[in-house]
Amino acid sequence: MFLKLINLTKLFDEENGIKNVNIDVNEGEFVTILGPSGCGKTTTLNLIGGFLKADSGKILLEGINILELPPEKRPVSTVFQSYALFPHMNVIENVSYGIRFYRKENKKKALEIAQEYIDIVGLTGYEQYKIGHLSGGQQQRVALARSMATNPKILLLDEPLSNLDASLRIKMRKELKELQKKLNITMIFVTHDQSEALSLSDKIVVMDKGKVVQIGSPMEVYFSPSNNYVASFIGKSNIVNINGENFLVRPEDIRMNINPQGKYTITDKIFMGQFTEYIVSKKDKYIEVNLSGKENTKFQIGDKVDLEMLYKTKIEPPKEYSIKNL
Ligand SMILES: Nc1ncnc2c1ncn2[C@@H]1O[C@H](COP(=O)(O)OP(=O)(O)OP(=O)(O)O)[C@@H](O)[C@H]1O
Repeated sequence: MFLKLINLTKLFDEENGIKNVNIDVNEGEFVTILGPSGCGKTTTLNLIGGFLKADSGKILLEGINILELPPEKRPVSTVFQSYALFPHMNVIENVSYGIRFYRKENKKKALEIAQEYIDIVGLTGYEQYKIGHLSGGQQQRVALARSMATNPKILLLDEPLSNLDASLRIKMRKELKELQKKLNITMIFVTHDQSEALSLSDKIVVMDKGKVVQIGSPMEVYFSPSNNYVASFIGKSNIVNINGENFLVRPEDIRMNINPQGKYTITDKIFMGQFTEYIVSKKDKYIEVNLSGKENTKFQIGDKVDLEMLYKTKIEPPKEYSIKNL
């Protein structure tokens, strides 16, 4: 295994921190740590980067425990949410700084390497620009180039897209994935944004209250969540009771047909653009159905319908859920 976190523990007090975190990362893999605010994502990343000292556990990189190494001695680079660029330096100075510092290259060679990475991230022509004269997306690219140019074995990214507006976020998401594949860099990415995690990752680590609750591919965590917490945190979920057993059914995995004798009634309809959200009720129980496409906007509040569950997976319901029991 390329990187192995073994029983990694760091507690700030009785409740806060991370406890017995075990994560395996393959070389070239894009791993996302996903979870709500305060679940321990940044703590995990900072332990890998060496910015925090662990209470116990191991971090094995290619079999060697790096836990005692200071940050600058670890073959790891971090892209922070704030980018942490040097505002008084221009683009090429920012990118070449790390090459001189970490790779101990002379100025000429460092500038050559920096130019390569500036080209890779699509900033050719901006070499002499001061950081303050760049847009958020361009600053993000400089931060990426600066980190990648130090040639780390692992790139750590702490919510690097969160300061960008929605459309730029999606563009940078695609660019990041392309760069990762092109350069075959192992990346560990932290986010609380499920769509970012689903679209970027080879593997998602879902955390809750300082613990890992599931590790799997995006499809595994989405379609086969290990517990109710994961089901409710990623995507929308209906918990339905069929013959005494509880199942998770995603709102988009339901087909709906009009049937005047149908057992269910549409009680609410919200047009969301990409899909239409229907609330379909039977007595006091209800289920959410999301249907995409213009054709599927035809259903009206009051219509009697039949429902067909296209995909369901067995699950224990979270305590706070009322079982819809259709
Ligand atoms: N230096 C610290 N001292 C005390 N408590 C801390 C410290 N750093 C983090 N914590 C607490 O530990 C818990 C985990 O924090 P962490 O920053 O890892 O969460 P996170 O999942 O990255 O959250 P966010 O998405 O908000 O950044 C939180 O409850 C946080 O308040």
